[in-house]
Amino acid sequence: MITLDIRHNLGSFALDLSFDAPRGVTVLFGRSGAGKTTVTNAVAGLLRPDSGQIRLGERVLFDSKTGIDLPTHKRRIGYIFQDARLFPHLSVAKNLTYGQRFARGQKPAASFDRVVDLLGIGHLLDRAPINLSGGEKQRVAIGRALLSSPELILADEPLAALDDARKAEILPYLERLRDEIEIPILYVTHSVAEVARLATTVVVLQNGRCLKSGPADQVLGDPEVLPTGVRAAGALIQAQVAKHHPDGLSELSAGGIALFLPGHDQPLGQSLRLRIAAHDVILSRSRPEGLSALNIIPGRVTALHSGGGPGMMVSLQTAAGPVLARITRRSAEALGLAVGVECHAIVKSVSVAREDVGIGAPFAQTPSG
Ligand SMILES: Nc1ncnc2c1ncn2[C@@H]1O[C@H](COP(=O)(O)OP(=O)(O)OP(=O)(O)O)[C@@H](O)[C@H]1O
Repeated sequence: MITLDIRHNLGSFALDLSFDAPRGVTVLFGRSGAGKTTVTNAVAGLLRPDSGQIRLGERVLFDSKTGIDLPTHKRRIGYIFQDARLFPHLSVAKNLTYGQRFARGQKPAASFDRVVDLLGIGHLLDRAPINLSGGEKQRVAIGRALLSSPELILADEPLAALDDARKAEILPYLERLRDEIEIPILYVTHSVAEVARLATTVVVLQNGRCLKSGPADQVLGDPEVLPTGVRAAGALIQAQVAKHHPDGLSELSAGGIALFLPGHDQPLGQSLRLRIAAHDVILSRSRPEGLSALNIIPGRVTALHSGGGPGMMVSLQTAAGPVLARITRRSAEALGLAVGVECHAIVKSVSVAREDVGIGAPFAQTPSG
């Protein structure tokens, strides 16, 4: 677990932030200029905060009161950057073992074979980096970081330089890393899709401060804090694969509610997290009949958020979890929506895109920060 509580003044910008990053992926999420890089630089030891403390488990990396400020190479952090930064003259195997040089006798969280298996790079070991695709390079870079026996992985927009197909290739490996390796990951991104797939905990930064932090489903379900704005708003739902139907649909169970999606290859019982975009949700006061949409989720309105425009966001609590719907103010008035009103959220099966469905351990249960 990383515990951070720092203040730092950069002239017109001031950072004043505290959060805990427990096991899993903690995403630092915020607009450009919110302070993400400043935070990661402080964690990495590249920036000395004016005051505060940064701890990794029981180890103090920085403490302004006692004057502790461990140099970067003693912090035991594995880095994953946008570009893989592999050594071009070394094979994949040698790039991987290069990370072990920094382990300094520490027992690695995962063996060489385990890391190779986890990242699916066994067939690449003898290749030179120049003969790898962008996605393969990034998998090797992740392996190298893991094999340096880090106590924390710092991933700074690791997918930002990849096209959508390569991102889709890497995301399942990052999910495995999150669920199978006991190293906390501090992950910086602008992408709501990556947050939805990977985050256990989300820390939303705005102007150097924490606007909200907590379990991914709670933070993504709060339209007031999303730095990406209402267009990208959506709720995270946790479900288990219940059945694969012969017509190509997969049936999921989310808190006892049946949801149908285009077929998934995940085994029965597998935990999935799916993002339902707010603009894909239709609301109805009564349970609709004779409708083509297969997913009808009963719930109760918990909040109505309107900005200056014709649209508004409706938050619902349902047995499947929080659901967000983006509808017009006119529709909300016509439906008589108010806090406490019961209504049904309707979601077309095909509107939940493949990349919006990830595998996932249960979200962190206790809010942090
Ligand atoms: N050395 C510096 N001196 C003065 N201001 C700085 C310095 N470094 C960063 N800043 C300012 O601090 C703010 C936060 O910058 P930071 O790079 O941490 O943001 P970010 O969230 O990482 O942005 P991006 O997503 O674009 O990388 C910005 O307004 C930036 O201009």
